[in-house]
Order: sequence, then C-alpha cells, then structure tokens
Amino acid sequence: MPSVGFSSSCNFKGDHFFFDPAIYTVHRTVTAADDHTMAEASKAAVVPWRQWAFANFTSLWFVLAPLASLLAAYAPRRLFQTYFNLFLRRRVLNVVDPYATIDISDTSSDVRYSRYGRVSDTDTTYEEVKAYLSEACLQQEDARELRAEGAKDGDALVDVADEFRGASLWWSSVVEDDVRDGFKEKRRFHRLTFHLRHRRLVVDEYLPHILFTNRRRTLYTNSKSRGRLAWSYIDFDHPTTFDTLAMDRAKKKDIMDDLDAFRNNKEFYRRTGKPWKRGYLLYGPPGTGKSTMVAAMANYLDYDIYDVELTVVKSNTDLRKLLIETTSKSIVVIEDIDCTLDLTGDRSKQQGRRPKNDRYDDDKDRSMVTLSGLLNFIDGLWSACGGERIVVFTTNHADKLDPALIRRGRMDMHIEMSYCGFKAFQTLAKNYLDIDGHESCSEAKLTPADVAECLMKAKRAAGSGEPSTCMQVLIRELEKRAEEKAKAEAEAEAKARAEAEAAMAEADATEMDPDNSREDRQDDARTF
Ligand SMILES: Nc1ncnc2c1ncn2[C@@H]1O[C@H](COP(=O)(O)OP(=O)(O)OP(=O)(O)O)[C@@H](O)[C@H]1O
Repeated sequence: MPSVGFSSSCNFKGDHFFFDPAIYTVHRTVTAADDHTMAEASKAAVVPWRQWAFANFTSLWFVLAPLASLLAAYAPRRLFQTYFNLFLRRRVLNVVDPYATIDISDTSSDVRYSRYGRVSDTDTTYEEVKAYLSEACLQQEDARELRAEGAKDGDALVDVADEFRGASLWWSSVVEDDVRDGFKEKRRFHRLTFHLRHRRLVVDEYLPHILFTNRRRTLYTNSKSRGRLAWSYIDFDHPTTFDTLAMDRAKKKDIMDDLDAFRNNKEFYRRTGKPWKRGYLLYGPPGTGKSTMVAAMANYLDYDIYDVELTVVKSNTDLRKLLIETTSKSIVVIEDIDCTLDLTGDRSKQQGRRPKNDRYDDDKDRSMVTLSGLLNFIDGLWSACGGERIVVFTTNHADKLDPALIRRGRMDMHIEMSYCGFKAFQTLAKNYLDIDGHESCSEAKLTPADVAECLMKAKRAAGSGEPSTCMQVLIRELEKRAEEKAKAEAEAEAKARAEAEAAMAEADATEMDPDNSREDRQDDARTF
C-alpha cells in the first residue's frame, strides 16, 4: 500500500492573539499634552476597568468553579479530548493555516509486515511520483531543481509548482532524520501541499492521475533467500502488444474483448457474487507465443505480472502466503504447469521424472504443493482477496492436466496457440521486415518462433534491408526450415514405426513358441 498520510500544519504563534486591555485603554486616552494630565487620564481610565474586572471575576469564579469541578468529575475525558482535537482545534487551525500536506515516503528502506511476518517491500509509489516530478520539471521552465538537505550525491530532487483543474499544488522533496529502535536513518519523502478545499480533488483525482500515468509495471518472481520465500521484482518492460502478436485476428479480438469485459465489470462481479478474477489456459506447442501472449495481456491491461516458480514453493501454506502478497491489477502466471509439479497427487508415478528446472537433490527440498493446494490458490477463499486478478497457466500438453484444474470457472478461457497461419505470418512480416500484406506463407507447420527466426535471418542476410531481397532470402529460409522439419518428422515417424514393429514381432514370437520362451525365462532365473 502506498504510504500516504495527512497532516495539517500550522504556524500558530501565541503573540498574534495577545491582547492587553490596560495598555489599550491607556493609549486611547492619551490626548492631553502634559505628563501630569496623561498620568491622571491613565489613572482615571485604568482604575474603573480594574475594579470592574475584579468585581466580575470574583462573582464569575463562584459560578464557574463548581461547574468546572463538576465537568472534571463527570464529563468523559476522552470525549472532551476528541471533541477538542477533532473539532475545535481543526477549526482553529484551518482558519490560521488552510493548507494540508501529503507525504509520500520512499519505502525502499522500510520493512513491511504481513500477518506472516516480514515481507519484501513492493511499494513503488515514491518512484512513480519522482518520475512524474522529473517530467513536470522538464516541462516547467520555472521549476527549480534543488537538492534536499541530506540527499545523496547526484540525487537531484525537485521543488515543483503544479496545477490541476484550476487547483494550485506544490511539491517539495524532504529528507528527515528518523530514529527507530535507537537507529538513526534518513527518511526521504515527496511532500505535496495544497489548499484544504482541494482535498477531494487531490485524493480522488490528482494522485490517481499521477500514479496511473507514471505507473511502471513490475515483474515479480518468487525466490528463496535465507530460507525465506518472498517476491523479488524488476521493472517490466516487454515491448509486445496485441498489435505485434502474431495470431488469427478474430481470435485476438475475442481475447481483447474478454479482457475488456473483465476489467470494466467490477460491478457485475459484485452483483453476481463472483470474485473479481479470471483464469486463462494457454496451450500449444513450444514457440507458439504463450509467454508472449502473457506479456501482451499485461501491457494491454497495464497490470503487473507475478511469475510463480512452483518448484521453490515447498508447501500449500507457502503458496497461500505468496498469493496473499500479490496486489490487485495483476496477472499471476504459472508457466509449463504440466512439467512443474506432480498434480495428480500420486507422487510414486513421478519417480525418475524430475521437474524441468529442479535444482534440488534432496527430497526434503522438493515442492510438496498438491493439486488441492493449487486449486485453493486459484479459487479458494484467499484467492478472492484484493480482486482484479488474472490467473494464467501455460502448458504444452493440456491433455496431461487434471480436468479439475482447468475446468471452466477456474480456467474460464482456453486459448490454443498454434502454428503460424497466414494472418500470423503477415503480422510477423510486418513486424520484422515492415512488409504489408505479403501473400506467401509456408505450408509447413512452423511455429511463430521459427518464422520469426527466419525473418531475422532474412533481414540480416539482405543487409541493406531491401524488401525484395529480404523476401527471396525469407522464402528460401522458410523452404529450408520446412524441409528440415518434414525430414525430422519423417525420421521420428519411421523410428516410432520401427519400434512398434519390433514390439509386435516380439509379441508374435512369444505367442508362436510359448515353451521356448518359458525355457528362456527359467534359464534367466537359474542364472540369477
Ligand atoms: N504469436 C507470436 N507472435 C509474435 N512473436 C512470437 C509469437 N510466438 C512466438 N513468438 C516469438 O518467439 C519467441 C518465443 O515465444 P514464446 O516464448 O512466447 O513461446 P512459448 O509458446 O511460450 O514457448 P514455450 O512453450 O517453450 O515456453 C518470442 O520471443 C517471440 O519473439
């Protein structure tokens, strides 16, 4: 959560309100020219006033004193204090100083705690505001660049006046000493000052405007450091968009419409009692763009990505902890889910088959996340926390997954990523060679990754980038790839056929001469 706090500051000086009636009276009565007259006049004015005050104070005291002691005895002290703090003081202060400030602190040195203990810090609000201020500074000629006291060398901080819908706002950078548990640290924050009457505008519109337009997407991944599982993160800066994604246009539009419907229908989800989340299963052969699709989704929705590495998650509880720490407006991805874990629940079947990127030798380091743990992760009670979340599984073999894992409702949309068709080829030709509406397309089953590689080669080989030369190289390259692929497939097929024939021949031999084979088995037994 962004650390945004309100404070109303006030330079209240008591002497502004100091009032001495005696002196006031004396000055008003100084009209005579000589000292004697002045002294007489002052005596004449002061004495009756003092007498009046003394007489009234005494009688007032007799009235107020019992009232005060009654109040002190019976009035609830807290109520009194609250009333004073919330009402009287605020009223007075607002008249004296009608400006409010919001501090957005740099939390990089702070530590956040969840109910499970210390967690990684993931608040990037400070950096987003800084990006906004740097931009504003470039645009405003009168914005002063200054270094706040205590800032590190080379760290230019800004003092910027801004305007939003007619409201004037001022930003300044502040560095303060912060003493916690006996340790002194520098606390850095951006301070926004504005008139109190713009409070709603600032909170509801201005700050979201800054944080949204300067929001940098983040790619998180879970890792283990010193035995503790936490999200680590980097800026997510993937250039893929739905425009550059090569796939059938109608299919692409379907996906974009579905994402729009998800994003814009918060109210619908609330009304129908459904948690605001959606699951996508991306399946297809390697190199058909499953990971690329996730990047395109994140860029389209402007969401962060949480890339879950299941092999380092030891238990269902750890998985749940990770889930709780994800924020809304995010895509949680589990890639190659079929090879990451044994999700059948029968671990004995998995002996000898290690996960793709298993780095651990001991069984104690193996992930014990179960199918039910994963199902809970997707749509258990915890999964609804935060809302506006998308879950994506990618796999090369959808048929290997447990049907419970991918049933509609969990994985709402199943998207097949397939070989490069005509439209996909055109998109790639446009992306790589800047050629529009090219007619040729390989008949072979090439993945977009294969085609992309050919296009890169064609561009390199053509050197000058002349489209016609490029195309010749490309067509040659595609044909070569297609031949290689056909050859590899034919070889694989021939091998599989030979193996099947050998197995059938062995079975026939056993059937025709059962005694012989029994003798063989007895011989084997004697040898042992
Ligand atoms: N549909 C596509 N549109 C544009 N580029 C693509 C597409 N598919 C693949 N590519 C290119 O091929 C590369 C590999 O694609 P990607 O990693 O997305 O495939 P994948 O299906 O996730 O593969 P794997 O199953 O092995 O993880 C990408 O970097 C991208 O350049």
